[in-house]
Amino acid sequence: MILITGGAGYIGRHLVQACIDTGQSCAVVDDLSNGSHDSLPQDIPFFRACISDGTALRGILRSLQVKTVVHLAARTSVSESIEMPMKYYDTNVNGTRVVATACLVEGVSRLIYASTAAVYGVPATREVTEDSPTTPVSPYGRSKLAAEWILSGIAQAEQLRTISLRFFNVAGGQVLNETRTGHRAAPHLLAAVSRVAFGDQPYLEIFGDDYDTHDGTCIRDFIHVRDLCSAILLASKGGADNESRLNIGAGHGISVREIVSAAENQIGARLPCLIRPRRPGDVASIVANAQRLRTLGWRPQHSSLPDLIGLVRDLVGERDDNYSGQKFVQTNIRRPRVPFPWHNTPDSAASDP
Ligand SMILES: NC(=O)c1ccc[n+]([C@@H]2O[C@H](COP(=O)([O-])OP(=O)(O)OC[C@H]3O[C@@H](n4cnc5c(N)ncnc54)[C@H](O)[C@@H]3O)[C@@H](O)[C@H]2O)c1
Ligand SMILES: O=c1ccn([C@@H]2O[C@H](COP(=O)(O)OP(=O)(O)O[C@H]3O[C@H](CO)[C@@H](O)[C@H](O)[C@H]3O)[C@@H](O)[C@H]2O)c(=O)[nH]1
Repeated sequence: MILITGGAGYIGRHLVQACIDTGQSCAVVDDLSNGSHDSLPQDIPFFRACISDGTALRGILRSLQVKTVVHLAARTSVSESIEMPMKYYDTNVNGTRVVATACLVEGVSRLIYASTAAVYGVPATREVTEDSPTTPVSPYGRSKLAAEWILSGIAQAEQLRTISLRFFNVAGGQVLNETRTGHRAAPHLLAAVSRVAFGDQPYLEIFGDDYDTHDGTCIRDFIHVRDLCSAILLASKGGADNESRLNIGAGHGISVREIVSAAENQIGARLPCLIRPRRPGDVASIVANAQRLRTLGWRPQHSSLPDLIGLVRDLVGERDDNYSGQKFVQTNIRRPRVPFPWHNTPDSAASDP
């Protein structure tokens, strides 16, 4: 039995599905601060609790005889962490300490921790390996790194095996009708691109086009959530027990502009875009060296640019079939105030269209 903390969130609900698909039993604990119980199958044991409540956690671990915990619950936004750092240190550092303590007391064998590429900060090399320096530039990245340190310290001293999986930019499988289902609109790039494609958002804000990259926009390593889940399941079955930290990325960098252009090509229409100032906490470029994960037999199956962008196209198609009949192109015609994506002037970018 695997207990998934934060299992009602974006990655969590995909991981629950991956468990079901592979015959792995699982249960979820989540305080629903950013998740939805409705997105989980009814027969999955669900406990509404905060990870900082050690007594509740211990009771759940004991009653289900849990041997593996996948710890996803966290505050997850780089930009929000700059505005509210304590929220991040409370949940991500103290919450992880409480989860680890409960695991130790209840005899859990393996704790798999959802860490992040944000622990590396501004990389000194094009690709980062697990041994690259960790100099996070946001409270989010620092909080996730501090939690890694707690877990590696425990692993050296106690019976609990811990591994930090450093997820790069997870994409795909977003909730379509976020407002109807009560999901908070995800801030992630691919989610925002999908919203603009559906007409749920009038235009895409591109945060900075003056970075030192080939086209001026940020570069990220996007990994499809299904590929991510297969890596988590590999670790949950002991396939990464000799590692203490692992990069989980596809291993290729894609810029914001390349994502937008590929989405436009797929959909056959322009995405309205506005260039905004750089977003605090963003780094210009970060790409995984995922060689260690590959040597364990993992390969990304769904994380190529066409696959990632195909999602936007497929979702638009799904939306056309199931919802109010709005078509992407019609949506564009109804919102003509930002006619051409890349050519907005500094003046036009200063105010909303
Ligand atoms: N999405 C990404 O691109 C990405 C990349 C790197 C790392 N990660 C990490 O993966 C994990 C999951 O991310 P996500 O994108 O699914 O985020 P999410 O916000 O969709 O999911 C997090 C879940 O944790 C729950 N939660 C938050 N605080 C809690 C608390 N105190 N007690 C119990 N539950 C709580 C929320 O309700 C939510 O359901 C996080 O640890 C995040 O740092 C995500
Ligand atoms: O509407 C948007 C959204 C994003 N971006 C840009 O797209 C890139 C990616 O941003 P986003 O999708 O928000 O992801 P990150 O800020 O890179 O952070 C994600 O990826 C990290 C790992 O790299 C995780 O730790 C975080 O939890 C997760 O939010 C950045 O350059 C953003 O400035 C835009 O230009 N417009």
